[in-house]
Amino acid sequence: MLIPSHTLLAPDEMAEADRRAALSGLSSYGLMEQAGRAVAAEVLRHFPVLERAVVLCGPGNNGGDGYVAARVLAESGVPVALFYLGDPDRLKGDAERAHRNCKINGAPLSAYRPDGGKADGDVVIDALFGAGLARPLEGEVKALVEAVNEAECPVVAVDLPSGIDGRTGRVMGAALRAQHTITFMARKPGHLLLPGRDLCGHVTVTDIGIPARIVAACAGRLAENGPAVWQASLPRPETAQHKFVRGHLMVFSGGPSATGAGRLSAAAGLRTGAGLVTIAAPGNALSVLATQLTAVMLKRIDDLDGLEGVLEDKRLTAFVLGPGFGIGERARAFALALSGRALVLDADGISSFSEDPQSLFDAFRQERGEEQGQRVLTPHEGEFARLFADIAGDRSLGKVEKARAAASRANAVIVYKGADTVIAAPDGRALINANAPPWLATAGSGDVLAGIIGALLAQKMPAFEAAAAGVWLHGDAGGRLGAGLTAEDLVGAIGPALAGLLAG
Ligand SMILES: NC(=O)C1=CN([C@@H]2O[C@H](COP(=O)(O)OP(=O)(O)OC[C@H]3O[C@@H](n4cnc5c(N)ncnc54)[C@H](OP(=O)(O)O)[C@@H]3O)[C@@H](O)[C@H]2O)[C@@H](O)CC1
Ligand SMILES: Nc1ncnc2c1ncn2[C@@H]1O[C@H](COP(=O)(O)OP(=O)(O)O)[C@@H](O)[C@H]1O
Ligand SMILES: [K+]
Repeated sequence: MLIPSHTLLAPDEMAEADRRAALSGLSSYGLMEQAGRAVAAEVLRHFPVLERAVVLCGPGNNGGDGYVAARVLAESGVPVALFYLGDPDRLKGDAERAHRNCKINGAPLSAYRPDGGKADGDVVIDALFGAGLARPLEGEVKALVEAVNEAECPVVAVDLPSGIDGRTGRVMGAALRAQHTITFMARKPGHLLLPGRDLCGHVTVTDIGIPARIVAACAGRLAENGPAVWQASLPRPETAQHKFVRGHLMVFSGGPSATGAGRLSAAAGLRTGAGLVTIAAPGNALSVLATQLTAVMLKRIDDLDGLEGVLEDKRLTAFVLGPGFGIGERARAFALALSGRALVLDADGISSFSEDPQSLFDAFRQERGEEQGQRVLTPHEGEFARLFADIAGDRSLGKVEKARAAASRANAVIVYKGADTVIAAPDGRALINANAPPWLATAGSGDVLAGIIGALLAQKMPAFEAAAAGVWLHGDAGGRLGAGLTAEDLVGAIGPALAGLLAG
């Protein structure tokens, strides 16, 4: 059995895996030896001719890994300087044994003056804190971390750069900026969530011998977003299908001066394989839209009565409401009328409920309609705070926990957007997305995402999988374009991104 590469283990889950490995008869010191050796090998791989390895050892098992790495590096002829935090004679358990086996004379951390920024400078091995970081760095450790960052020494971090919270990816007081991070068995959420991801540099996962079945049993309901999670439910065009089988997506447009966002969503929906896409617009926007649309159809809907008439048509299989729509009573009424159908609620559709989010959640809670439960909310950070002010402001929660709490409260799938978008379902499943290039931060990019997810919903993909696949496709399309991409280009790159997926 292999550990799937999208597996993520929170620090407490990793500790549980460690505990179960020991119960199954594996030597925990043996795991530490494997970890330390792997660190030394990684250092030599990246810096084969290093002048001096500086190993910084903390007071726990992360420090233990550091003592093993220091010993192995010295045995292979590398000059090693070792600095420790706290009194090494007070180390316990495996770390005490690793220290005892390491014959290098160290010095207190305060004695270290980083020597960086040049070819023959220090390579720092950061074994201060890993999974056991319990509070913000302060005092001499904080000062040292800042000095190492300032000196621009290359840093190889053991498990996590010290100062990064493995659960949330947050910086606790200060954190080292690593070039390489080597972690064990599986990555932790902090390797993917920001700012942790940026401070880890290149991450390598090493198997130190904990059986895969133990890792799988300890892993929770969080993973990295990727095709392995949802490929099985991705709609695949079949030879005998006609367009009506591929779903009918309706996208709501704003008024005459706000049709662009809806058009982007609709175009993205068509590219993502919805058989039919219709833009619904108020009468005064029809002439503007008519000059712009070809394959996308157009339907006049002015008010709630008009919408309710259209909703009689059950061949409409999904809806996108929000991009360019305008904030206010009309948006609220439309969203509530659509709450029993497969719906992507984005942008203005979300912001319209900032005064009374509970009215939206109550509507979502009423189980009705064929597409019940197929609701996706796609807030960016500002919109998230408008709907879930208390959750957004809770400093004890990381982005994953926030998205989960919001999904459970709203009874909808939440796509909490950003460079580290988190997708969460009301039942606790969650994914962190990491394939999005920074070029996606461009006007209209969110509208394209809403259309992609809408089209997947229209093709009957379940909401969580549709949201996750949509976010991934959006990122992949962006990655294919690179610098200078616009939302229009993004629509054009959906085809190649989908083709890549369907071929895989
Ligand atoms: N699990 C596994 O399978 C394997 C795990 N392995 C390794 O073990 C690591 C986890 O070890 P760990 O649990 O001992 O925690 P670790 O990161 O060393 O930190 C705890 C120490 O730091 C201290 N401390 C905390 N915050 C502080 C602060 N801000 N400022 C100052 N001090 C602070 C804290 O002190 P205390 O809170 O008790 O006062 C305690 O002494 C893991 O990352 C991996 O490298 C491998 O060996 C292979 C197998
Ligand atoms: N720095 C970034 N790196 C990667 N993706 C990003 C970044 N910033 C934003 N995105 C993504 O781009 C999209 C922007 O959506 P949104 O904020 O709604 O923008 P707009 O309203 O302009 O369409 C989201 O999918 C978001 O996850
Ligand atoms: K570390």
